[in-house]
Amino acid sequence: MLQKTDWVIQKFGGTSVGKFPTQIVDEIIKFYSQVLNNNVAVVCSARSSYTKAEGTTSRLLKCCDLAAQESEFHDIIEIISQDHIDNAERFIQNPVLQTKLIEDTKNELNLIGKYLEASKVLGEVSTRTIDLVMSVGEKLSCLFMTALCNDRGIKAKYIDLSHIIPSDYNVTVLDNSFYVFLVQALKDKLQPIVSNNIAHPDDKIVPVITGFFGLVPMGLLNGVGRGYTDLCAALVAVAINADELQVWKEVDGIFTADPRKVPDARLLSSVTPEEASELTYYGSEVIHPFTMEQVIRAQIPIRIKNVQNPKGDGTIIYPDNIAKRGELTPPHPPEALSSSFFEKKRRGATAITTKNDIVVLNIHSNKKTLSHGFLAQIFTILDKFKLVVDLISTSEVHVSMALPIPDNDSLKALRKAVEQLRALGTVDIIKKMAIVSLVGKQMKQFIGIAGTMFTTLAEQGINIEMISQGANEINISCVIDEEDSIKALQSIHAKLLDERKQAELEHSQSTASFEHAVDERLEQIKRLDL
Ligand SMILES: Nc1ncnc2c1ncn2[C@@H]1O[C@H](COP(=O)(O)OP(=O)(O)O)[C@@H](O)[C@H]1O
Ligand SMILES: N[C@@H](CC(=O)OP(=O)(O)O)C(=O)O
Repeated sequence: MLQKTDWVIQKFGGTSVGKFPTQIVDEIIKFYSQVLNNNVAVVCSARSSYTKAEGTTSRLLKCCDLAAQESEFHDIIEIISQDHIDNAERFIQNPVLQTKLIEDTKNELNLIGKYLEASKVLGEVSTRTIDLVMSVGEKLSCLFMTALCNDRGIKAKYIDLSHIIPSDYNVTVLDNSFYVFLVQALKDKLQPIVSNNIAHPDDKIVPVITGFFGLVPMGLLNGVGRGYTDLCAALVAVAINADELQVWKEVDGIFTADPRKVPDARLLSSVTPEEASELTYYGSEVIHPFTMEQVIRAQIPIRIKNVQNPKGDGTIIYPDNIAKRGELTPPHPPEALSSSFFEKKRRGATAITTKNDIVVLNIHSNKKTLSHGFLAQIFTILDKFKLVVDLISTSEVHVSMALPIPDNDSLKALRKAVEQLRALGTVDIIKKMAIVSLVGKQMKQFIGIAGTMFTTLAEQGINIEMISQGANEINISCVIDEEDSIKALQSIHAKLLDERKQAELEHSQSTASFEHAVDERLEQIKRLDL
């Protein structure tokens, strides 16, 4: 059994740091470190005052784009600078801490200004420069959160991970050996604080760690993509042997559907890592899908919690058949004896999600028989233009694929790919589509659930363009018109996930059948002619 260490890792996203910094410090970090007496490590992403799309990371990436086009980028750096200075002046009371924070902020931004100036001259921004520039978002955010903690009575220390990977470290894929290497490097980096907290339990330090673990050889965006701070926090949790990884968001946890779109959505107390990955991949961006593997292997549960409702239980992401740290056996009794098993089995699906901005690509081979390598040729072309396929269904001479095309760049790439795909056969594309995915670990044991899903869509008059069952059997997906996506989400949710409505339906069905039985019996009695 793995022993508890009393370490809790708390990851805060960019919009939470932007909107609720004092609540994070006073109601969350202070509560766990001073009231519950946990060892707390904080991992933050780059600040966003309003939305992630207008946040610091997006602005820094815009600077890289401009420099690559040999265009002016200093105005954007100035906006980032002013935003962070205003923020420091607004929240940091202690003048010494405030002055130091503003000075550090300006120095970091000056430095990347110089890197970008050099790139602009060359007309090319290397992946290494992009990483260097992007890392500043997390640096500024963590410099601020460290100052805010110290300003409000928490002893905090800023930890910069932007150079945790040595420049001569060479990998082409971020595989397990890379993560083993990184976890060891994080252990070494955090060891002084861990030792300090053991030696001085009454004078603990809270490390505030940049949620950026560059500089990755192929670039963090290529290797992990946006949202990399979840993975960074997970690796810190493994390195420090944490009891729990907490991912703090602006939502109470994982719901049966996006609560903004389905008002009746229910908060789930637990989901499995596979379910969480599928939900994120198909449109419910609750946690980066790479986060789960390393933490779960180390038997660390992940808890999604709400910064605006810290007392809520949130949602635990953990397998239902592996013991957590500090537990000898899995938490649930053997499935066959568990009453919740029957309930879950009856429910079948765990959650539903939709993903917009989908394009369906149909390719009909021009050969009479399927030519050798037809699929390989298609994927080589798609790969060349960095196009990802979310769903695929094939027959002998026909391939249908659903591709996420969220912006102009991917649309341009799609057009170029289609030109080349035409050499293989007739190609047609259908735009403005959405993927609807029903996710649930119990679904593979539940016959008829797909039938109910598609019947519900038919009842609503929604046309299904393509159907696919995920290879891992925990996902049933279909592609429909984007304009029908909310209607689809709400109607399938009501049929398959809304326990209250299901109970009402079952009750009315059982009442109806009872009434029917009584009527029939009365008829029989009448016919008896007593
Ligand atoms: N099944 C789901 N459960 C919870 N949130 C969901 C779900 N599907 C989509 N969402 C949306 O994901 C968002 C994630 O929360 P938020 O903290 O705002 O994101 P971020 O960390 O990117 O700032 C919420 O706005 C929520 O509406
Ligand atoms: N700042 C990065 C990394 C990240 O994880 O952000 P967030 O935790 O706010 O989703 C991004 O925007 O991609």
